[in-house]
Amino acid sequence: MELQDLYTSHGQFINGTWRAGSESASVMINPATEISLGEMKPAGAEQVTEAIAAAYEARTSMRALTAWNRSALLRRAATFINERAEMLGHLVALETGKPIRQAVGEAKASAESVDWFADEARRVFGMSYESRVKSDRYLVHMEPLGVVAAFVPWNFPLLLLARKMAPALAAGNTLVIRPSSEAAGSTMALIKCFEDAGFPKGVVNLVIGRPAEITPTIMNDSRVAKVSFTGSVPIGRQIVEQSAITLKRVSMELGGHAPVIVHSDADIDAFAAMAAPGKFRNAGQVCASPTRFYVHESIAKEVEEKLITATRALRVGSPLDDATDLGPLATRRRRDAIEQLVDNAVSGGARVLSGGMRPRRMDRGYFYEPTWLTQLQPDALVLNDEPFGPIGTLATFSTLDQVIAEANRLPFALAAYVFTRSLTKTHATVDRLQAGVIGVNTFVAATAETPFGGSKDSGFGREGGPHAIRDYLDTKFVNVSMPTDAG
Ligand SMILES: NC(=O)C1=CN([C@@H]2O[C@H](COP(=O)(O)OP(=O)(O)OC[C@H]3O[C@@H](n4cnc5c(N)ncnc54)[C@H](O)[C@@H]3O)[C@@H](O)[C@H]2O)C=CC1
Ligand SMILES: O=Cc1ccc(S(=O)(=O)O)cc1
Repeated sequence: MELQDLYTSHGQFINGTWRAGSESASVMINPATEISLGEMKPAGAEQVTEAIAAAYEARTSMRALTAWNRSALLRRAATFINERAEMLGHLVALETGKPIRQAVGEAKASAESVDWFADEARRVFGMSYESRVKSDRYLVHMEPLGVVAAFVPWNFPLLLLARKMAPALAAGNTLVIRPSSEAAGSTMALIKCFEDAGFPKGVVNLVIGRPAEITPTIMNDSRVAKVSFTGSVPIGRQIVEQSAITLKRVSMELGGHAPVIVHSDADIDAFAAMAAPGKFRNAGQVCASPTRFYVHESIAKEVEEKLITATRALRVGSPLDDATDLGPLATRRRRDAIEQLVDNAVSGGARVLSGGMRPRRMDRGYFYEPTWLTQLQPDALVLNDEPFGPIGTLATFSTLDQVIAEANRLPFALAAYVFTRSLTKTHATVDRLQAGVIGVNTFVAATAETPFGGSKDSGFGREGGPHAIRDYLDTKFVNVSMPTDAG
């Protein structure tokens, strides 16, 4: 089906049926061309309530499945995602501007995550305790929570959705999903993989539309037991506040502003080769993106030169071109926000080492050059607000105490990175860094099998790995007390 037709006739997947939303249509924009990809009708509050009701009813079908059944269904979904990775990646590239190689990689990583949780579904363990009374047995059962609402952003519309769906379904929950409208087509194509895998109707529901129609309806409904949100800190705060009304469980995967500490003994060539693509992956629109680079003063000049050379080698271009490293920003508001951050820094005296402008040869699309800034004032916005775009900042440090204080200064604590050849320096640094995820000599921050998430304003809860499924389970203690003469 053409993307345009998918938008017009689909958009909502409620109780096993695809249909259009009930609200007036919005235009979907291709961020690389600023041309319409089609029009889509968003969901209204009534459709959201229908989706919640379907998910609530479907708890019964889900309960009828064994852990092995759930595992098999997830495995089939993972297989479909893998088989359709090129198509899924193509949709992500069109809708969000992510370069196609990265977008197909995202689809494959999503398949991996679902596949990993297919195994995990069979490893939901309870416990049995030695009881304090001879005739009693203390049993602890782990049970699904029920209906889970998943709010997913546009920057990794497949992977971040897969990381919520897979553990939620592995644990036996049902879902109401609200993705970002910007990535509606990609999200629908991913949901289709779960439909085709054969999950019972009503287990997976998708509502695409405006937050004002969807979020309050979900948050006020006591049938929704849990909400898992990925997005900005301000919206995360709102959702946590709203969760109090019906006392929902909450997982929050919010923003970051990751420090990168480059010690004096780091392998400078290896660092520069990793840092340019690492910083500008998905044009910097990654919550774990390395953003604040602190380089030991003894190697600062060499690092700066090599970093700028590696950055100049990156290709800015069409997301559909295999050779592209940086596509456009996903939305006009993101590009405008990046321009404001750079203007603010420069007006405070910052020096632009590379980029700092829209590419001259592109007259359409939300493109922005990969940008390095240095000599920033401490109050520059880019050093304090999550940049979420193609900007890296460079500063020097002389002592570990100084750089740790700077790294931990912000309210975020999601990712951090350290570059050194010394195990002593590694331990001395990682022990003091406030971050949920730390990469040492690497920018790989997340895999299917490891826990990902933050603390402080970056949120709570973990996605990936065995920790993730616990966030979707409830604990039930059963004391089985049998009369001593029971047969
Ligand atoms: N942690 C992450 O992976 C992400 C973080 N962000 C942060 O958000 C900032 C701005 O992104 P924007 O999309 O322009 O802004 P935003 O704050 O309006 O939206 C962020 C995400 O939350 C969703 N959202 C907004 N209001 C919502 C609500 N009431 N209920 C449920 N979902 C809601 C949006 O659809 C989007 O996916 C970025 O600079 C970045 O700091 C954005 C996307 C992903
Ligand atoms: O935005 C959050 C985010 C996106 C991608 C990844 S990774 O590709 O698994 O590194 C991690 C976090």
